[in-house]
Amino acid sequence: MHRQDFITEIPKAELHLHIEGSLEPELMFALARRNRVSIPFSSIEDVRQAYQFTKLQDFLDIYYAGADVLLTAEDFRDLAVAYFDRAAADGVTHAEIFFDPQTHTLRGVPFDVVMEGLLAGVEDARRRHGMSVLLILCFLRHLDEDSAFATFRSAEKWFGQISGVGLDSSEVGHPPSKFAKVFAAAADAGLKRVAHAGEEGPPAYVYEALDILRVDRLDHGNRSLEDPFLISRLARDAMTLTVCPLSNLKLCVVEDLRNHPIDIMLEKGLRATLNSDDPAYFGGYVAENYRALVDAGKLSNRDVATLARNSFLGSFLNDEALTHQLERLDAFLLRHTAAL
Ligand code: HPA
Ligand SMILES: [Zn+2]
Repeated sequence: MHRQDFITEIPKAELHLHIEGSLEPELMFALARRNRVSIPFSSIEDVRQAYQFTKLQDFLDIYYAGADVLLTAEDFRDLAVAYFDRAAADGVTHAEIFFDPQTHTLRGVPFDVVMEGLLAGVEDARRRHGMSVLLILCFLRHLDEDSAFATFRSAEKWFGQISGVGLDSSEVGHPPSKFAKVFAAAADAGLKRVAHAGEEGPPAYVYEALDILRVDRLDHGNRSLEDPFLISRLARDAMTLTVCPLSNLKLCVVEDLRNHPIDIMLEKGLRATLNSDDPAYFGGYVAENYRALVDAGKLSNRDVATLARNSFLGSFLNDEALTHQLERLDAFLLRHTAAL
């Protein structure tokens, strides 16, 4: 089997995907026209030109501006359907996707409109691709905890459809401890917890995510590698890291994929997974993230198989669904032993 096909077709889960970050310029323009919203770009080429970042905040400014075109439930459904179609083509059989309600509610879009649209997209993915999907509500960390609590309360009637809460946006200056109370409330409500930590922020933020927010999974986590005790702890606890290589490259978390720490993470026994983060902005969906590290000489096909397995082990699937996904992965690997 051609290497490219192996990477694309191996069954995998995606665990770190911001649905607003899957808004391709073409859909951004179509929605701007449909909703008569003005955007600060004159053409699709103009949009792609603007996607040159030196740090997280450069990206976030453009990402929030792009989200202005999302107004109706139909918009959120179209956005989600486009992502699930693309993910299915990359071998994604299970996805756990982030959404940022505050980005929308602060513009006057009701929480329920966001949920109705996303859930219509999820249903379409289940029906047409047989994909399972879980939703993770992210709080914007540059806003205060009261705003996070207001969002949490708007979400309450949807808790049957929301698997967990997360923490994203500008990391430095907004440590996990700022959201201790709302994460405790989420835990009491039986929700899973994840948080972006150690993307730009120091290892101390990773400790706070673990000890104060009591996260079930760590998003990015790259800077954990600066602290040997933290590495040992993450390995011992089989803490899943949702690593995003093309995001790391575009946001200058790494300067070159040949220096990406994925191989070190695997060597140290960390349960790393590969994900696309904001694929419309960072230049590739999930299979492209695997391929980029293979091309950079960082991963063998055996490593690719390990990462795919980790993606299911690190998911929030129940035991029965997890077993089903792992059996499908094992059957694929058995059919492709020659590639290993
Ligand atoms: O990679 C990210 N980091 C923080 N916030 C985000 N919001 C979307 N993507 C990201
Ligand atoms: Zn992210």
